[in-house]
Amino acid sequence: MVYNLSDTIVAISTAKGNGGIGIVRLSGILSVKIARELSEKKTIIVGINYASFFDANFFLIDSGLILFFNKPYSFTGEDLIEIHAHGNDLILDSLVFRCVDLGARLAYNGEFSFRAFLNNKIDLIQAESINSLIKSNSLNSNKIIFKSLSGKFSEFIKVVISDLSKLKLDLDAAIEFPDHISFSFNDFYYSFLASYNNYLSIFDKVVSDDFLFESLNVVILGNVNVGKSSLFNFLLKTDRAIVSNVPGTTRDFIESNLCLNGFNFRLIDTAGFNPFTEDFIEKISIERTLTQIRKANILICVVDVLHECDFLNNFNLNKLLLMAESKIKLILLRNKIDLLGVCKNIIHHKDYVEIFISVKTGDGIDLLLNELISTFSKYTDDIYFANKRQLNLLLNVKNYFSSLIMYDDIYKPLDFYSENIGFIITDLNSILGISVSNDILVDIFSNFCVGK
Ligand SMILES: Nc1nc2c(c(=O)[nH]1)N(C=O)[C@@H](CNc1ccc(C(=O)N[C@@H](CCC(=O)O)C(=O)O)cc1)CN2
Ligand SMILES: Nc1nc2c(ncn2[C@@H]2O[C@H](COP(=O)(O)OP(=O)(O)OP(=O)(O)O)[C@@H](O)[C@H]2O)c(=O)[nH]1
Ligand SMILES: [Mg+2]
Repeated sequence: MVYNLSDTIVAISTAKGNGGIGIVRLSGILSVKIARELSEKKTIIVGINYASFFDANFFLIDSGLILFFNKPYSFTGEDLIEIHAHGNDLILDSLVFRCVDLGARLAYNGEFSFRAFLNNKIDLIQAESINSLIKSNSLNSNKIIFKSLSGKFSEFIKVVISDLSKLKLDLDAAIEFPDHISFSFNDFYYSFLASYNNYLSIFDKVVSDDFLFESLNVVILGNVNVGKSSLFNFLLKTDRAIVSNVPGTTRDFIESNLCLNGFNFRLIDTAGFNPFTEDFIEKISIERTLTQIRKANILICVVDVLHECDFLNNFNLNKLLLMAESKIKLILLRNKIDLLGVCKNIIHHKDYVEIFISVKTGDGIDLLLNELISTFSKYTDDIYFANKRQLNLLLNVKNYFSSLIMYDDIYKPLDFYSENIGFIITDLNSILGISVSNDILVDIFSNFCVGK
């Protein structure tokens, strides 16, 4: 792919489909001229212009707003025009067609951000975080992404680069002119350690952005007729799953997304267990339920307070924990307390949480919701997301640091320090996009949306 950066580019920047408004963006030297010809206006002022938009045959395409951001005070750092029309694909396509007619070319994916990056409006961390923000599906993740988008994460990295660059300068001078420069190895090493500790304080807060887009799997299981599907429907506020007093109503698992306080869960209702069954279909259902259990992050085991012995006999809790084979949260839900007349309650045990509720009356549901949300509590605001590219580089840096720290003998040749500090600086710069090859940059930006 060839990016000719002197071209004026055009793209639809809003999502496809019908919407209140739709935006076409132009960036580059011809933007204003194209906007003038498209609107038949003599002048386009910096800021907001009200205009009509015409095609080559003077046919009215639409009317709306033209926003002009003059170079270098724009998102891309170039002359930038936004055409705000009505949100209709036919209108937006016609506008793009007309802009191409007037000299623009279609933008590649992410080319607006690429230009912003090349014009030093944003660094690579910020550019990548715009992409994460667009793809994010939780408000809590957004809060964390904003720290990268605002440049706060980049700032930390820049401080480490700057400290190490100074150290390397002193070091290189001492290597080159050993007789002329007074150099204290102890002072150097002290500063180097301080830099390492500063780096670790950021590194320890970095979390893979894998989990950003993921939701926790919550599997609801238990014997037949205990109220699993009733709970599923109650949490989703729909009648998605069939509920009846016939044991074995749910034969296959049903899943749906659930968002609580900005956290995402994948809720899975399963077929009830009846381990003594000879019914062929029921046996298949059990197999399917077992597969779901293995994927669970949270297991809600529902028992009917009137018949709880059945469940505890069939499936003891330890067996469930073993089956899941990973760190999962286990919730023992004692349902139908309305039938016994007992109060809602929560008991925290060592390996599981026990909650007394009634799905029928809604009593105790709040306890369950809080318990689900609290699973996320270890993901505080005090973290940073890093994508695979950034994580690999951050790990490299940590390894270079430790190769200089871990040796028994800290009095290694000065070149060894200089060389490795050089590697660290290179990789930290790469995280910000400094001295990254064009091929790699194109690869990164081509994963962005068109119009971004
Ligand atoms: N209409 C519109 N809304 C949008 C965007 C956009 O490009 N257009 N954005 C696109 O992502 C986001 C906002 N980000 C933006 C970042 C910088 C500039 C900008 O013009 N910066 C100039 C001027 C700053 C100033 O006047 O203070 C600059 O940095 O020089 C615009 C939008 C979200 N909303
Ligand atoms: N009294 C009372 N009845 C409930 C409660 N929760 C569910 N039920 C009833 O229990 C019966 C079974 O509910 P379901 O939600 O279909 O149970 P299930 O666990 O999905 O059953 P299977 O799909 O057969 O495994 C229905 O008649 C529900 O109305 C509750 O808290 N109290
Ligand atoms: Mg059911």
